[in-house]
Amino acid sequence: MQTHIIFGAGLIGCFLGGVLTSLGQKTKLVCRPHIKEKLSNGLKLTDYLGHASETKNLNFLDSKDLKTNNENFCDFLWITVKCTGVDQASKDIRPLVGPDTILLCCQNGLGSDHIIKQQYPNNRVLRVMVPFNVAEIKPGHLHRGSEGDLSIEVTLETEDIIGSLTNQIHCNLMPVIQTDEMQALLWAKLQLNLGNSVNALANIPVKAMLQQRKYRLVIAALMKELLWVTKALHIDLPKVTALPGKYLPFVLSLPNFLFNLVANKMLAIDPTVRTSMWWDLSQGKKTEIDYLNGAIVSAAKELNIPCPANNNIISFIKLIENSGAQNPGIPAAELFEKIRTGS
Ligand SMILES: NC(=O)C1=CN([C@@H]2O[C@H](COP(=O)(O)OP(=O)(O)OC[C@H]3O[C@@H](n4cnc5c(N)ncnc54)[C@H](OP(=O)(O)O)[C@@H]3O)[C@@H](O)[C@H]2O)C=CC1
Ligand SMILES: CC(C)(CO)C(=O)C(=O)O
Repeated sequence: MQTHIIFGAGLIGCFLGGVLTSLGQKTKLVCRPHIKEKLSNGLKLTDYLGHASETKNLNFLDSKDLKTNNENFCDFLWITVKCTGVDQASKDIRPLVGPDTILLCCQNGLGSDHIIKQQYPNNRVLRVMVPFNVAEIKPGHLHRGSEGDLSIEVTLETEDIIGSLTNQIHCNLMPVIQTDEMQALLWAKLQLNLGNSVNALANIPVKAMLQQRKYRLVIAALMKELLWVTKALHIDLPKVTALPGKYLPFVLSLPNFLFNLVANKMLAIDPTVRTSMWWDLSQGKKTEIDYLNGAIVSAAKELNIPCPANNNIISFIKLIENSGAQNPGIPAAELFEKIRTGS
């Protein structure tokens, strides 16, 4: 049987590890010691559609105990650290990577997989797009709070192996598909992640944030800039939400009563969902802003496209990251003015 190692036992890593283990896949999770302790009684997984599973027999590898022999070579190495942790992870995974290991990069945003490709030029490195939100309801209980299929990149030479992997791990709790259009798909996902920085600054759940027009106007401004860039790059954005991405800025800008009518699918998310950047900021960690909004700004620079809204929100997030202060929770009107004027 093929073997899986999940490197980075956080929200996505533990959810994935729990699903694979519950499906009977040979799976080990590389984790920090405190995570092993937290999950010593097993892991409960649920989702917004009512699916559930309970796993008692998780296998852990302590991140401090990785050995430099080949006993831990695996077939699939899922890298589930944040973009900001990929550089360190690329060194730490060395003992796990054999000549045939396929490395699966599960990060949001653009560009973090380059680090892995550089370090492992002879391995197959594929990207994975995670569309759904995972939150910790309580220690040992993770919840998938929104829709979407986990999408695994496929190339001509990995068609058979990824086809078979997809069939083996697709399930109700974690629907899985494969795609040969990963670059466009990551840009489409990035468009959704433009809500992350706003959510982190608003310091409220995503649903409550979307109910305030001024927050939506900020997200719309960020999205318009992404759409200018993808248009200039001739990228056709695949549809990852009920509405095509190009209409999202318009819909987000509608007055509340119209937005509530048109965007009922967008609002049909778990009221507790917060974005991964909110978790980072609330825990005083560096965010993934450089790989999200930063990826738009650097592509735009090459194309001579101005991106004031993205530039302004990046500066603002960095200011908070560097101040070490608690997340202040910026009211919608104030954030709108800051992003519009840059001050
Ligand atoms: N959470 C979500 O709902 C979603 C997240 N994503 C994306 O998925 C990726 C993973 O996010 P998420 O699961 O939320 O992140 P988390 O921070 O929850 O998980 C990452 C885990 O990896 C651990 N880790 C980092 N570096 C190492 C290392 N060198 N050795 C051992 N463990 C390590 C971290 O520990 P420590 O914190 O101690 O460093 C943490 O436990 C991100 O790119 C995110 O944007 C995509 C869709 C939704
Ligand atoms: C699923 C989504 C868009 C929101 O949770 C996300 O990717 C994140 O939180 O980073």
